[in-house]
Amino acid sequence: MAFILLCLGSATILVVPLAFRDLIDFGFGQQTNTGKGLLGSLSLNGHFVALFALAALWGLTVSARFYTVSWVGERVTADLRSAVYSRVLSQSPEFFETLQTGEVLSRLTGDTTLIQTVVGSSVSMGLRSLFQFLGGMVMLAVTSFYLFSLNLGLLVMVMLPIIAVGRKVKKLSKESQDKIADASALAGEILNAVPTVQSYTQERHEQKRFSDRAELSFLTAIRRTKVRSALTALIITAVMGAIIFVLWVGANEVRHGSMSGGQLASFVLYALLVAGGVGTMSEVWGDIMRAAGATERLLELLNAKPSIIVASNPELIPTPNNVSIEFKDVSFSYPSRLKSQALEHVNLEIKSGESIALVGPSGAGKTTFFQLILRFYDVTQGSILLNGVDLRQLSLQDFRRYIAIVSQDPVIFSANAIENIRYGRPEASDEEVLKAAKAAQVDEFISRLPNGYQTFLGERGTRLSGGQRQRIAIARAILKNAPLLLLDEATSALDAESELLVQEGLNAAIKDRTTIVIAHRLATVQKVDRIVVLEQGKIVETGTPADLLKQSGLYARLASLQFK
Ligand SMILES: Nc1ncnc2c1ncn2[C@@H]1O[C@H](COP(=O)(O)OP(=O)(O)OP(=O)(O)O)[C@@H](O)[C@H]1O
Repeated sequence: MAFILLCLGSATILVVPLAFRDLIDFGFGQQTNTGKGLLGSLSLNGHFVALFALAALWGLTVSARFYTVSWVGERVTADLRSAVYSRVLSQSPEFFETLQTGEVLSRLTGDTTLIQTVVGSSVSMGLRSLFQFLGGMVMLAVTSFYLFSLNLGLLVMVMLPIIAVGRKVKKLSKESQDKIADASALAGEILNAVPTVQSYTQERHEQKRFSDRAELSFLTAIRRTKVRSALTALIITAVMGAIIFVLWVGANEVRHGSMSGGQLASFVLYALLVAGGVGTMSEVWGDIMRAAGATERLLELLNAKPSIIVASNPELIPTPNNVSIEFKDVSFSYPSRLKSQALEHVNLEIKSGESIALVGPSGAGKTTFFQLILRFYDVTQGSILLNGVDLRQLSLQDFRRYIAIVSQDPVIFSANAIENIRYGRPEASDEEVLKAAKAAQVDEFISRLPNGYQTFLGERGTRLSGGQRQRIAIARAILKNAPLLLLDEATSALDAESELLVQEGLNAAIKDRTTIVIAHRLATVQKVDRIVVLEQGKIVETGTPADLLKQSGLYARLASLQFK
């Protein structure tokens, strides 16, 4: 529809010079009432009415075109944003190790807006100008072929530099968007850490780092603008020069009687249309090149391949109500640190319903264990089996539904308490949510919040204490009611008394389900079936707490430090 309206509008504007020619030559010139011209023998008033009708038609088509084209622009941007966002959401944690969230945000907002400008206005302006240019050229040729050929030669000379400069603008534009994204990435990180910045009184330093980056993006933008403004000067002078030259030749033709005044007038109008067309096209060309730079950056995100490759024909999980896990000779190195192994030849079988504790020094590879069970990363060697099936043969969505995790650093969303807990199972009823909250001892502090469960917890749960955040995360995991429960130092931020109470709540959840607990405080894991001791990525001991004490190895050493 936009395209049809565009053609209609352009056709209307191309008729205007003809109407002018007739107005001059037949409306009040020497050939009045000879019946010639486009509209025959119209009176002078009739000619003006015809002109006005053209203007009104033009206005209508322009407004309708503006609407349709803007619609397309907005649609494209919204779709593009969603597509890029959903692509980013499906990336594994490895992707976010290198790309900062601020940068993704900058691409989602800044780059898509640039594309919106182009699709929603520049392209239509460009097409309109192209039509105006082509139509104008044809009409120029019809009006006076001699003057037209003179003009054509001059125009070709103008077009060449425009194309060359356009390329340069594209390159500079990508650079400038990159610089803006750099600044956003920095701001994104720092705004999340304002209290740390302030406590180390680094405000000035951070301010300078940001303004340096902003300055750099300014300088790149100015370099791009310089190139574009030079281009504008070149075009205006060249195009106007060409028109004045042709006008001069034409005026001499009229004086010698080989052309009528009306013809010259329409010729000049067409020449102006053509010139205007060229001018706009050059600007649009610059915009398109800018957007091409932005598109390249968005495509990088859209084409990002997830490092976790999902089986095309995933197997179904056998007996999903009980989950057993088996590590078979698993070795693993983080992609960013291929030289050191985070886990080395790990063999471990965790039976359905069994509770296991992972203990060991900091950096031993305990959290890595969880990351691999969730398949955030693929093992480098060996395999992990869930109910006897290799994780790589299962659908990610499918098996992650059977895992509930409380991570070391629990995430609270900017919503109220009840919604935060419900995140574990969105379809859960209010009663179920409250039951989980009670088990995790959330109840105890929620009642003291101003609006109870409806209290807004602030972005990232800034309005809660560390221990309160942990309890919300535990309630969320309990609510999920998954057959495999992973607890990564889930109660580390609690005082002894609350920890005991939360442990009781957890014990109910742990009963009947497979559980793996990571804990530094050995007192919290005395009730598990088996303790697995990790040291530098290797399993060094396994057994019941009592067995391990007898072995006088790493566990016994840690225990004597903690208990005596
Ligand atoms: N994303 C990552 N990229 C590269 N190396 C990593 C990454 N995450 C962790 N590591 C490294 O892997 C090793 C094991 O880390 P892991 O987080 O599993 O330790 P942990 O036993 O859970 O320690 P803690 O008790 O301190 O939480 C560490 O040496 C750590 O530096």
